[in-house]
Amino acid sequence: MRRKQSLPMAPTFMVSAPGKVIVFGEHAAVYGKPAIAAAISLRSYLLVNTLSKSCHTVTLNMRDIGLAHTWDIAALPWTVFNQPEKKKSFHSHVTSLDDDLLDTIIPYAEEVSKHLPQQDRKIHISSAKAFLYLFLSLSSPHSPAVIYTLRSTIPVRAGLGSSASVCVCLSAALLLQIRALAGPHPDQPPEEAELQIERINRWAYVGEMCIQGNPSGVDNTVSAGGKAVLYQRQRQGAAGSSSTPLVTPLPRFPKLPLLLVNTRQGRSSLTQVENVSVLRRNHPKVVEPILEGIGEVCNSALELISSTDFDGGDNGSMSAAVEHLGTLIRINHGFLVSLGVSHPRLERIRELVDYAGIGWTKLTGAGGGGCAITLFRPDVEEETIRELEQKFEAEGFEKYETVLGADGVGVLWPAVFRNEDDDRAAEEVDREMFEKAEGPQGIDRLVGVGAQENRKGWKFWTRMAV
Ligand SMILES: Nc1ncnc2c1ncn2[C@@H]1O[C@H](COP(=O)(O)OP(=O)(O)OP(=O)(O)O)[C@@H](O)[C@H]1O
Ligand SMILES: C[C@@](O)(CCO)CC(=O)[O-]
Repeated sequence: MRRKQSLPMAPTFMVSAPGKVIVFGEHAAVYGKPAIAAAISLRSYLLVNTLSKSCHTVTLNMRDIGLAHTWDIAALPWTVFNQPEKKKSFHSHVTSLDDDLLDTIIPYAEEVSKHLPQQDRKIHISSAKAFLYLFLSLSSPHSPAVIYTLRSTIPVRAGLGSSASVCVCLSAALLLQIRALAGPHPDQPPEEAELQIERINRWAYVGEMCIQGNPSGVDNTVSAGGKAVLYQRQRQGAAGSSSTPLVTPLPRFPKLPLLLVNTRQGRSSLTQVENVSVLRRNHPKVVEPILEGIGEVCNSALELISSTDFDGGDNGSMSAAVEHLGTLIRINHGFLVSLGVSHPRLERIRELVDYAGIGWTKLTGAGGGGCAITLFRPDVEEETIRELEQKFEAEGFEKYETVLGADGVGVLWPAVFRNEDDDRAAEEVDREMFEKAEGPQGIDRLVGVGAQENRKGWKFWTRMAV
């Protein structure tokens, strides 16, 4: 006779975090220049199933990339992570990875997906590394057995912040499990919500360092807090410690028609950032002014956004402002081309838009493939846009419908949906259904934030407006 399965100890819950679009300032952001970025409606979702006390394993199930691995919790290198001089608390501010800790987890991360070719395994190993570093930092050998199941509607390695949204989800879930977060709830004071976002963001940055090497922190910051922000990494402090980045929410960020097109040319952000670093080292006098120039583009855009009413201004001034913003997009792309981070497929997107004469295009994210954004002129006919989209489709590009300025990290606790008019009709998120949901539409339909108007339950921490 089969044994009855034990009941879960804690309620199943889910967290979610958005991807992002960098509107101005990628790459230069790594060197302390300002960047403007906005959260998008594509998101990652992490389901957390706690198992009974008789289980002693932790499972990482990242279905979109085909990673599924289970570790025995007791066999993980807790003694190294828990040494007094290494041990971090959940409120520590970790700004660099500890080489000893990294070396310790590498063999455990390398246990995953041994059957796969090296290139595919690399992606799995980097996700496993981020997970293990966070799990060993924030949990304990006595943590309950858990299955973490991740699904995402964000294309991987396309410049839309997929890694950051995964890291924000992992950080939020682990902090919730150790009860290190308050809320989110609707009447939470903004200062308290900000503190929770920052706590999640700091640990997400640790995960990002495992995947990206030397990230500026802009991606995880936008993913954690949502909406649109101006982000600036601060210079290293005297003792080598980096100070807290400047993060300014941009509530006036205009809701302009932006087209997001994917080259479907995957690449690693880590490599792109390393390439720029080598270029800067070899040609400091040439590259430094380019990075400065990108920073100035961002400052100019900020000035424009702060002084223009894009939603309610008269037609003439609106048109001039869009033209100004478009020019800045074109200049920013030119700088990125000179840093060597474009790609022939990105140039093809720009070429098609330029030929049609209907807007301005730049790559977004780390480049080398990935996505481009296009801002359309205000007077462009729908028909012309449709024709352009058909050309994109014919040439194998992929277009995304997305909204800029989405919510940041959110929680569904417990992972149960209720219908607006009938509280009794509660529906628990089923792990198997979640795992098997077909593509982004299937994921959105099943658990999507705001995808079903009558579905309630998701709650978000909201950044303080300034
Ligand atoms: N759905 C996912 N499931 C598991 N791991 C993921 C997923 N999406 C991203 N990752 C992790 O993030 C890595 C991709 O990060 P990368 O920085 O190269 O791309 P990106 O975050 O999409 O782009 P960018 O940083 O330019 O915005 C993958 O190698 C993988 O480790
Ligand atoms: C290329 C980069 O500027 C943006 C990647 O989305 C890297 C970073 O800021 O960490």
